[in-house]
Amino acid sequence: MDATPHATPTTSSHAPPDHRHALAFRHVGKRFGRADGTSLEVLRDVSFDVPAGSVVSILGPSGSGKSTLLNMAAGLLTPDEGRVLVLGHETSGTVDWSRLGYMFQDDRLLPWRSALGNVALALEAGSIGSRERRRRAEHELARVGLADFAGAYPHQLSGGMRSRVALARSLVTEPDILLMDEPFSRLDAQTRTTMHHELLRIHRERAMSIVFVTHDVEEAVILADHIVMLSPRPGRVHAETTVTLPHPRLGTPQAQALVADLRAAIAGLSSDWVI
Ligand SMILES: Nc1ncnc2c1ncn2[C@@H]1O[C@H](COP(=O)(O)OP(=O)(O)OP(=O)(O)O)[C@@H](O)[C@H]1O
Repeated sequence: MDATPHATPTTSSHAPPDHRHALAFRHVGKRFGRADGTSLEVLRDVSFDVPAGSVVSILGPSGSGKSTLLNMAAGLLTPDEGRVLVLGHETSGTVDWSRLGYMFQDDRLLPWRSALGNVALALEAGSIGSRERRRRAEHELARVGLADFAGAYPHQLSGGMRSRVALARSLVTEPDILLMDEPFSRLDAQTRTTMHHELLRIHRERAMSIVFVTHDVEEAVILADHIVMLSPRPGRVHAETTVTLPHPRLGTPQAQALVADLRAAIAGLSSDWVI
């Protein structure tokens, strides 16, 4: 599918699970029951890996099961067929869920809590004392550039700032794997670009794997080391592409060529996929 020297299309991985993989999906299938008694097949025979330390983008049209895959990785849903492994462990067995962070499409900030209070919230389930929670939350807010807004409430923050608070909240537990479900889709283009830079900077600073769900081809190319493209429902792995272009990629001819290649690959795949 690809004409550039910086992208390598590969086939779905069927190799045995490996501990070097942050996540491994093996022949995953999922159906949801419907009110009329029938069921909706959402995912079929999906296999791919998220190598440790990588940024993997799951790209697919609406309804192709992208969020369902993330929810399986987070242990919120179980596959009907196949297996999902987190850091080498079956999600049906013993997984240390504190090693995962999740950032959603909406920021889900509590309006009655300050930025600091929202970030510290992520630590409240553990045994960390309140002073240490505060220290870590302050540190995390500073790392996303919001040291001066710790006391501000969500309604006092811009969309981009709220997004940074949500990012800090998902990072304050120092996860090994960060699951991101279209986290910047509600931001304006400029703020979105800023958040892409921020995310890549944070990724460079930490030994962390990121799974980034999007239906935006350009966003996938800007961020990902590896792109898993799903077909329309039931989602199957339509293609995988490894991206080795240096960062920053936005606007570079090589990135534009890869975006064009991927758009060509999905043309005709789905009429409701806005590319
Ligand atoms: N808990 C559920 N019960 C019933 N159906 C569900 C459930 N969760 C998801 N679905 C359905 O499964 C399909 C896939 O949903 P999912 O959210 O995983 O897709 P997606 O690719 O993330 O879509 P989008 O890009 O629109 O967010 C959709 O048709 C959705 O309505």
